[in-house]
Amino acid sequence: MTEVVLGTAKTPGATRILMLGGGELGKEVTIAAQRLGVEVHVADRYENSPAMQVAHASYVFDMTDAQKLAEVVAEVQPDLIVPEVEAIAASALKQIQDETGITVIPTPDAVRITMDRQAIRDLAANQLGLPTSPFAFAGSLEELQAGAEKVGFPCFVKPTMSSSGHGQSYVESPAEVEAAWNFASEDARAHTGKVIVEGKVDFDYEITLLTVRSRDAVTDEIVTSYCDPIGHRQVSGDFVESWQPQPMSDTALARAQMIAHQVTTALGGCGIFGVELFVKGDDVIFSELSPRPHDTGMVTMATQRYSEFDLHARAILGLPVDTKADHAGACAVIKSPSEIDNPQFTGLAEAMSIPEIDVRLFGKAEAHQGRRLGVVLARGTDIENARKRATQASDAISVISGKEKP
Ligand SMILES: Nc1ncnc2c1ncn2[C@@H]1O[C@H](COP(=O)(O)OP(=O)(O)OP(=O)(O)O)[C@@H](O)[C@H]1O
Ligand SMILES: NCC(=O)N[C@@H]1O[C@H](COP(=O)([O-])[O-])[C@@H](O)[C@H]1O
Ligand SMILES: [Mg+2]
Repeated sequence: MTEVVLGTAKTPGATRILMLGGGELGKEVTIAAQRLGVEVHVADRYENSPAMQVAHASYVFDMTDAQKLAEVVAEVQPDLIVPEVEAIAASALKQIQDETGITVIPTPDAVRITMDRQAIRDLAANQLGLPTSPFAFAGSLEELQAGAEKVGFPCFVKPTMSSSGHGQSYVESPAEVEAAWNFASEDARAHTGKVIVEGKVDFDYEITLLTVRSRDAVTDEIVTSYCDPIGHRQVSGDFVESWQPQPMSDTALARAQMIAHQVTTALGGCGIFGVELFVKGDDVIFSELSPRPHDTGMVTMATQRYSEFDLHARAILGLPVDTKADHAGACAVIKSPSEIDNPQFTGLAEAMSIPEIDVRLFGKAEAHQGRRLGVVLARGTDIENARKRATQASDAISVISGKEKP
């Protein structure tokens, strides 16, 4: 058995993490790691990002710039590099790991493959033979028109490097293809000049299956564990509500776990993965996955003894995990309704007077329309009851423009 040794932050023996991306998910990973005494350094594209507000140190730069990324790694000298967003110079991570010996979580290739819809489709559909939506890739409007005809209407057009619905369009007819092409290039998280077009999957419900690869304390082998499935509802490609556990047939759950096992085993490394799947009856279709905590998985802060953030922190540090859920729960988002200066939140007392409600306000200073600024977490007697409480509480909360302090 390999002994895991953790240091103390801010001392020469500290265990140090460099997180690439510092949004709401990174903020919770930072807190989880700090509870284990870890020193957390956070990088992002803008100052004062949510995770930076709780980190030991922060760095603001364009993380798609490979040279700058290597410089920051050299300055921080972390034990682990933990990507938190897609928009990073992923192709440089392998060289950084090879040259410095610093582990990239879960692996440099897993980060590169999962941030690029073309690479993950190639792995999942072509190499592993997993069921997916029909798809095509396009590097020009003409190619996209041909691709849309091939997969059929209605279809989804998405930038190859994106998340939270950025640059995603639902396209019902050939006349809408050009607008989708333009929107994908305007609103992508990072610009690749390429899009995926996917035929619409007719599903009963969709889930995130949080899947953890961690080191077993007894055998020292890497083992795979699963959280209970998380159901969610998406609007314009971004989640608005999630709940756990999503009821599923035994066959569908077994298939979901098998797909998650296949794809995460192929990617390798240690950490949590958010495997997104569509379910129709007993059939399960692979959509995509994150090699890190998932936004829909924030519900685990209400449902599990160890949230997805605790699980990620433990798994990346080489520690064992326990994925058991002990409550039914739900999560509902708090989004900015428009461009708002100095966001402030009202209705919190009303929200918190509902039983078993908790609120996370992320600390994003810039509030533009649709930006996720917080979530409500609810426990309930069952998922229906938890969803009702979460939605009621998030409806009670409003984002307003605050006055500047004199
Ligand atoms: N081919 C499809 N068929 C049916 N629905 C789809 C399809 N592709 C996407 N969707 C819907 O849009 C949502 C977002 O799509 P996707 O996960 O690919 O985007 P994303 O920008 O990576 O989102 P996130 O970062 O939040 O995971 C899906 O969860 C699903 O509800
Ligand atoms: N679906 C991926 C996802 O939810 N990622 C989370 O959103 C942040 C970016 O938010 P922003 O766009 O508001 O800056 C990311 O840093 C991550 O925490
Ligand atoms: Mg998704």
